[in-house]
Amino acid sequence: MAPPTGRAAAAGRGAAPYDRGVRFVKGQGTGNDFVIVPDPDGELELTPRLVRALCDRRFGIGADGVLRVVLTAAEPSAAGLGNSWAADLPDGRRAPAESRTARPAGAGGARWFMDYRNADGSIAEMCGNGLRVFGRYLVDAGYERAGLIPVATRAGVRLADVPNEGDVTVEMGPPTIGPLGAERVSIAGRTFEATNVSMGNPHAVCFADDLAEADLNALDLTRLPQVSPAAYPTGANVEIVIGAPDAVRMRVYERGVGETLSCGTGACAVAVAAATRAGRGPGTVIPVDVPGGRVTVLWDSDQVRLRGPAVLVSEGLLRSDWLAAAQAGSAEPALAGRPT
Ligand SMILES: N[C@@H](CCC[C@H](N)C(=O)O)C(=O)O
Repeated sequence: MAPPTGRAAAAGRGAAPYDRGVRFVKGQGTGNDFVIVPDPDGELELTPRLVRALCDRRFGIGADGVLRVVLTAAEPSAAGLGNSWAADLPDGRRAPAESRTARPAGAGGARWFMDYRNADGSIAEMCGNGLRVFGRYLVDAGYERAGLIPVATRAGVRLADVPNEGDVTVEMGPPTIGPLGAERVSIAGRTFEATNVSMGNPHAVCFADDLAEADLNALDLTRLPQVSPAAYPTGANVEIVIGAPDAVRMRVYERGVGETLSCGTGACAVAVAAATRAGRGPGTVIPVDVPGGRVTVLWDSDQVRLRGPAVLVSEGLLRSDWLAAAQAGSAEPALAGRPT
């Protein structure tokens, strides 16, 4: 897969908008799927409206989220994330001195920023499945060699361990776990006890000990679960879990998306909550079954790591006329009138 160059791939901000179209790649990790938009030089204006149009499964490409691939040096919003910028851009230009900051201990400098967006156009701090797919894209597109790749995210710099082929392992940061079962979540008329876990983004982990697997499968997750606004001022990803730490199974309703086949941060939140509940701590390996397959969570003393598949499915060109319609809000007639 040849790396598309920024200006050849997308006309720049202020130029005739997208007059040559925009390259995209479609990828998935355990069925959590993404439109990957390579934008190394930060030229693409990725509005919430464009994100919604891209993620629309009938009027667009269809995905749970968008991953914009941008150099940290070219992305103003990556400032202050604790990166050390790579000093060089691919064409040899130097990043501005003011954007180079202290190197975080052990993390290394991140050349790339993962600009993750939920399907509804909202911004989230972190996406675990997305980070694996992002790492796979960097290697397969020839932007990075296989091995350890630091990636800047809104939750901080994370190392992705990307082999030439096969599963990808990503750092997910340290978890923050609230008191077990201290929250309440309402799902389709039922109330569940939940544990508040942050993996950089917020999770309400509900252990449903009284549910059999068939009951879990039958649970109606078509409507937004209700969480406490005090505990979750920006909303929450909600996981419903059965099983013990050695065999955990979950479904998830993702903030900004709806039910998905998998959530990497959610699997990590579930794993650390399940281990804590069973009296275990760091040093635990927890396989987590999601509707889209299985991921493995490795909880070390200072870090949670997530291992699982990351697959690039297809690539193509978003047409300039479709992009113009998407930016104008007329690419999704069924959604016309939604706020931009
Ligand atoms: N699917 C992701 C999580 C994406 C962000 C989430 N919806 C949020 O708003 O926090 C994952 O794999 O972690």
